[in-house]
Amino acid sequence: MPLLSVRDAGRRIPDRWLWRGLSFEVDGGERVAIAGPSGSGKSLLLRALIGLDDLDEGTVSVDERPLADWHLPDLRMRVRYVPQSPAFADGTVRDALSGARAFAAASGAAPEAWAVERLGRLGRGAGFLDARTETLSGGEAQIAALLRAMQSGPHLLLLDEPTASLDPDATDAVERLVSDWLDEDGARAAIWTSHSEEQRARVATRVVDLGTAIPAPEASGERATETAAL
Ligand SMILES: Nc1ncnc2c1ncn2[C@@H]1O[C@H](COP(=O)(O)OP(=O)(O)OP(=O)(O)O)[C@@H](O)[C@H]1O
Repeated sequence: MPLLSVRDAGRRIPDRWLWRGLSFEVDGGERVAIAGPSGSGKSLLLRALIGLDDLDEGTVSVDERPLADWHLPDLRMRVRYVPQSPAFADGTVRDALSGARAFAAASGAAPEAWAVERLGRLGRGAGFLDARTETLSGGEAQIAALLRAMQSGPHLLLLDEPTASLDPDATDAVERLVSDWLDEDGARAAIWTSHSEEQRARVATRVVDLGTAIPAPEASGERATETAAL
């Protein structure tokens, strides 16, 4: 059973369709990238995959169950979205991670030591947990949001340009962290958006390309393409 199924999905904005006829599946163990130029609707697609944004056509199912049939907290435990510019409630990074743990208590999410160990791999000390979230740089906020998402115990991570604000070393560390997270459990999968073809080749074995899926305003025949293995 696929973890995620997208069938004949279409999304339009007032003046045009961004993409139509988009269909793909993601199984446990898969690493998928979403490609496409700025404004092609990569973020809107990721948001639609977890019901934060609507489709104009088509369906998204998780575990073969349409999103509309999911109890939202259960869906959030199964699939987590890490936005490009994450937001946090007031408090410290520790508070943000504790919230994720409380949210996912039923899944037996990991204790603080888990976060400290991962922070070490990202070149950060335990002191990072004491930082106020409103003082984080863009890259630090992405790190905190990634850990928060991982810690809530999902099977599918939706990563929206998760290294966009990070330097090359930190980018490398985040790529390895996600890869290790996937290796730890073959049922897990990740979908990345990235503008970098090199990064897509590093982090994914399959690419869904929205760049070829921007129809003329009233056209309906064009289709998003999925490239085969990289
Ligand atoms: N709620 C909305 N209503 C109308 N238009 C929207 C809405 N949200 C986004 N858009 C538009 O939809 C298009 C796709 O936006 P999106 O952020 O998904 O693109 P993207 O491919 O992720 O871009 P980037 O690579 O720059 O992050 C853009 O033209 C954006 O202005």
